[in-house]
Amino acid sequence: MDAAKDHLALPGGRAALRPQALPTALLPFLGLLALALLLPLTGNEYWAMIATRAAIYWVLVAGLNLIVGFAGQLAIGYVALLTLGAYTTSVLATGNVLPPLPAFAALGCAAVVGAVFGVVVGLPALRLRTFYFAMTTLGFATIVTQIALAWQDVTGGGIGITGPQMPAPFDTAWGFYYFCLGIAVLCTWATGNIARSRFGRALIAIRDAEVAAEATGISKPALLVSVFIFAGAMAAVAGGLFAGLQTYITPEAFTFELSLLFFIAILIGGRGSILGPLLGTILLTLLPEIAAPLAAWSTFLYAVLLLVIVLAMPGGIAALLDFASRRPLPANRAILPRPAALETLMRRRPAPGRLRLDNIMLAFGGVRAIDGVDLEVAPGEVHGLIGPNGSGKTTTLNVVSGYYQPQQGRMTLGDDPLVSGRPQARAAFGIARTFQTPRIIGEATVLQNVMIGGTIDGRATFLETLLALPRHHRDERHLEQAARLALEAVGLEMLASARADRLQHSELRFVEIARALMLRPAYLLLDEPAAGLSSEEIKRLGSLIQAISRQGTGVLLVEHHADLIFDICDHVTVLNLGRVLASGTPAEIRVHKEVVSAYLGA
Ligand SMILES: Nc1ncnc2c1ncn2[C@@H]1O[C@H](COP(=O)(O)OP(=O)(O)OP(=O)(O)O)[C@@H](O)[C@H]1O
Repeated sequence: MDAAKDHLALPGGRAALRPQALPTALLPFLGLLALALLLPLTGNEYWAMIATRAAIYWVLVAGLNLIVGFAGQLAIGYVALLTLGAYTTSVLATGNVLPPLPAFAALGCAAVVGAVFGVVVGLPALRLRTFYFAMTTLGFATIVTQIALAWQDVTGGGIGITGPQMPAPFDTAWGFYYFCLGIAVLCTWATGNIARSRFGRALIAIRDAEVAAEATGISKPALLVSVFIFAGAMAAVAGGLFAGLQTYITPEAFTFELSLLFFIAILIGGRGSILGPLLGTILLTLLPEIAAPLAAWSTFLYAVLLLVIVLAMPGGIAALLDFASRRPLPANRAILPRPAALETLMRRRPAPGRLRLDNIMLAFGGVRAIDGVDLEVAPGEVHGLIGPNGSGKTTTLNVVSGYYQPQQGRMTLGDDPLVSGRPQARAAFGIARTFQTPRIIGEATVLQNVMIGGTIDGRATFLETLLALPRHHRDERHLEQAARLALEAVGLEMLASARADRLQHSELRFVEIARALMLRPAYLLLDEPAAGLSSEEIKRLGSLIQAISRQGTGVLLVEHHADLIFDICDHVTVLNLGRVLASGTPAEIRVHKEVVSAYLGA
């Protein structure tokens, strides 16, 4: 019953009630699967081996893609986890240490070991900048290979060890191929579920707009650890399968070139895509076979390929296949907010009490950016924060939203103290914000950008999402409906499916407000939202801000457009050189002598 109601609520009325057609995005995957299923008809076991290798590589790349392509973390040395999985499976299956385990049990153990080491390898990403993290993954790859060489009793050292023997019917070339293909299909499905969920969008937000991600309550450590566990387990399973395919493994089988292959498959495939890296993996597995005489040049070929991609098609295969983004957008479009949608979207939150700053001081070196600021915003109030350039307005917003830690003073929301230095904890208090320069994910659609704002409202866990359990579908349905309402409220619903990097600057400002509204904020902090807007757009922005405040949301508005401030604010605080110069109603501030001489002018 609920699902039927949800369908009725979607724009499109009757059409939305028809049975859903197969999403076009699935067609290339089904085409590839059909080809893969038909491959045994060739009867050529050499091709069985190549296709099995491609499937195994994809099992690793599918997980790694979430780390590199989605989260933007440079994990170059992922061959380490392939090595670890290959040796764990082989050692357990041959019984070098314990009584021999069946191949499937050994693979399962490898997955657990891979999950643990996936986190160990990944942990530096939570602290180190990208290139240093890349170096640590490479270092880990070297360590694993050296241990495999040195620990002769267990791994066979340089002589090697036999890979696991698969039971019937997977003990033939084609049987093993189908087994690997099955796991590859499962991985594609599972990573696809993550990609189309709040977790996938949060990963891209961490990559492209980390500060905005924090402001919406996304916890980078928790999210990355979940992904490292999944990708590590998948890479180790790929390692076990790799050992099965090779039948015999030595440390030399796990080269740096292999690590490069995984990494470059994702880059040529395109960031934030699944189809692109899948095609990239197939291409790079086939390349040495097609160009066999060039096998010795493979590192060189990869480097050339990488250069060509970076220079000629930075979006990779995915961008080439993204036909929807090339369709023209309506030329004479206008932003027409419809505040009526706010009523449904904002369903009142419990009244949070006043937002208070008492005697806040923050200095950068010798510069006192704010110096003993007192400020109080009431629920439902539009509070203007104005002052000359460098007077401390943005610093005040950054203190309220948790980015800066004041050296002195106290902040409270109602009776709760607001602890500094944890910006991702502000969303749970219902504090949302926009930025002086819009922090938007250009490669995602407008709708996805807005849905990111509601990430903390989702209830499904990472595992539930991976397996597409019902709570995941419920989350997605609710988030999409809320995001469409938020877009309608700010007047951008017609651009929902457009890529955000195709929008005009003024539209991006409204997208940021829509994203902030997804939190149904108790307090909304707006940093110069009218900058770059036409006078007509500023009027519409003003009405929108007032409509938001009528829902009970307190708005702290930093702005240089004095007309907007005096038109819509209930209260105005003026900063000068980091101190409060004046505070009062717009009428009082307009005629305040010091304010006029320091800021407003004659
Ligand atoms: N991260 C920082 N490091 C050092 N100094 C800073 C930093 N952020 C702000 N400041 C300094 O603090 C003071 C207040 O800056 P802030 O950006 O808060 O002013 P503002 O009122 O928002 O200015 P504008 O209207 O130009 O945005 C300025 O002197 C600025 O140079």
